[in-house]
Amino acid sequence: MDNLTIVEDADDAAIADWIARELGQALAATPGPVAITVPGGSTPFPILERLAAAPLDWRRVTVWPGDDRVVPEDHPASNTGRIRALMEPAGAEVVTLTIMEEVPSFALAWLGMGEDGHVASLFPNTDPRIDDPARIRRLTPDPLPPEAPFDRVSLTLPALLDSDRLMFVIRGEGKRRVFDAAVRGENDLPVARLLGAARQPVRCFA
Ligand SMILES: O=C1O[C@H](COP(=O)(O)O)[C@@H](O)[C@H](O)[C@H]1O
Repeated sequence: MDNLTIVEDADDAAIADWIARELGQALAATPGPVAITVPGGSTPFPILERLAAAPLDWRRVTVWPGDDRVVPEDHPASNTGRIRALMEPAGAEVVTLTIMEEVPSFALAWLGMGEDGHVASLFPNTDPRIDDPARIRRLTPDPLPPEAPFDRVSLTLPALLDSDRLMFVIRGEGKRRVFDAAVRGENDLPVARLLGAARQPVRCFA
C-alpha cells in the first residue's frame, strides 16, 4: 500500500501531537466546522485526554464516535459518554450516533481495531461492504465480545472512507499481525476491506 505509513513505538503524547497538527491544518484550511471521528474501547482515551488540552479552536470541531455500544451514555461502556466527558469541556461538539444522523465528510477518521479485525463496530460476522448504501448501522456482533457484550451502532465503511485521512492506533503483537496480514491482502476481515478501498493517506501508530 503506497498510501500507508506505519509509525512504531509512538507514545500517547506523540500521537496526540500528530492529531492536533492534522486538526490544526484542517481548521486553517476552512472558516467552517471540521468533523473528525474517533474510536472507543480503551486505547484512545489517554490520547484523547492529551488531545483535548491542545490549543485548537475546538468550538469549530465536531467529534463523531465511530461506533458505540447500545447503552445509556452514563454507562461505563458508552464510548460517547467517555468521549463527551473529555471533549466537551474543551469546547468541541460531540455527536450522539443514531441512525438518523446526516454524516459529514471527516478531516480525519481515527480508528482502533480488535484482534478479530473489527474496525469501529464492523465485526466480521456483520459482513461490512464498501458499497453499503447506509452511513450508520445498528449491528449485533457474533460472538459478543465478553468485555462489551452489547448491540452496536457504527459508521459503515463508506462513511469511514469519506475522510481526508485515516489513522489507526493498534497496540499489541496479535493486533499487529492481523493488521499486517490485512495490508498484504491475506485476509478479508473488516480492516482489510477498509484498507483495500482506502485511497487517502493512512497512518498506523503500532
Ligand atoms: O469495542 C470496541 O473495540 C475497538 C478496539 O478497542 P481497543 O480498546 O482494543 O483499541 C474500538 O476501536 C471500538 O471503537 C470499540 O467500540
